[in-house]
Amino acid sequence: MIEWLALPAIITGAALIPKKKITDEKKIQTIFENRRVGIKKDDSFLYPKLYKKHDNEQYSTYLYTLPLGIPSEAFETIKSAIVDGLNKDIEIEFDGLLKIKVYKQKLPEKWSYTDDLLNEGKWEIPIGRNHEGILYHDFDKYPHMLVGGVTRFGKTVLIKEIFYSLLMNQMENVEFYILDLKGGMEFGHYVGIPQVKEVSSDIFESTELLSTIIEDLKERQKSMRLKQYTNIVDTPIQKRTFIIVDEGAELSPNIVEGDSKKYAKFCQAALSEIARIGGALGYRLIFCTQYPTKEAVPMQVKMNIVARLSFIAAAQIASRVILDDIGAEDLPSIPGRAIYKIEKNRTIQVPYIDDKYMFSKLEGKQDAVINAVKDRKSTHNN
Ligand SMILES: Nc1ncnc2c1ncn2[C@@H]1O[C@H](COP(=O)(O)OP(=O)(O)OP(=O)(O)O)[C@@H](O)[C@H]1O
Repeated sequence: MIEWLALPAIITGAALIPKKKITDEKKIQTIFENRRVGIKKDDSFLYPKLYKKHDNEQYSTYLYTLPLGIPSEAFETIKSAIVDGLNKDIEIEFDGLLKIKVYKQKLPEKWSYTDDLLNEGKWEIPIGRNHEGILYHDFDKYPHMLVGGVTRFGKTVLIKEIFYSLLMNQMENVEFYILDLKGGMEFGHYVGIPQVKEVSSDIFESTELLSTIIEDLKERQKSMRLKQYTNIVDTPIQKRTFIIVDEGAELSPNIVEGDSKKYAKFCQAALSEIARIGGALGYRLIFCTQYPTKEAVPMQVKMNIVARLSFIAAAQIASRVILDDIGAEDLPSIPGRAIYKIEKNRTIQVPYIDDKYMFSKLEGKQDAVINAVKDRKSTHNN
């Protein structure tokens, strides 16, 4: 009888024993093993070996030594498995050792733009927040930017955020040409802003707009050559001309039909010229596309753009076109989440801005915005 009574007590007792929590270290090791990230040697498998672990307030760093012969790409392919397994944000780097940073807090899914982010007089704009803080992109250091990612994940918001920051930071010196190839739907109403020189809404208007820019570019090239200027950033010339293209694929001769093909060829050649020599002359190209293919992003444009940003990509191949790297296909499906690449990939959350915020601020500064153009200094064209 006593035994019968003891049995449920043992079961209840077992249920009360707390389950041992699996550590992140153990989870990562299990993922290496389950995904076979290792090297087969004789009858066994050699996996990355934990060499050191550091902890600080924001993240833990795990350093692994690798058996010779594991390609670094192997870890990019299991990054999403580690993120899901740990349910935490991570970064992977190679620096002789494999370095996995596991963050204690997740990136916010949304953060709103405020004017505190402005940097008056500078060509820097807030590009996003990562675990280390707010990152700024400096258009005088990296003049052009290539942006990709599937539709509805934040390209338009990013363009607006860049536009607004530049306008507010450099009212007197900035000018914009916008190729809004989605029929002028998003940026058509920006033409009222005096710093916006022109908005084109189809391939024909874009051809005209780009031929004006190319003529102007040749003039600037001549005048800078006469003065023996090699790069605008080292001269007293303050003016910068931004050319924003959304959606770049609409200018691809392989995508458009009939007569439009010859216009598309011209537009792609003009954009290539701007990317190739425009940077030193003060032109800044922001080329956006949701169809990152070789046809949509001309080789010369891509090769001359160091700064890349990709929202979630449809496939590895699309990520490679934008970033020259895989990874954007595995981003979580959070609007505004992106990989920003200058030399290395950084996962960021782009600040959120909407027309209501932008236009109410612009209205508040209406006089300053208008007068900034009227008062443009002779240093513009020098
Ligand atoms: N940085 C962001 N933070 C939070 N939410 C965002 C962010 N960017 C975009 N979103 C959300 O995603 C929606 C779609 O964004 P957006 O219009 O910029 O996408 P898109 O990629 O330009 O799409 P399309 O190609 O259709 O124009 C926005 O209306 C907003 O709700």
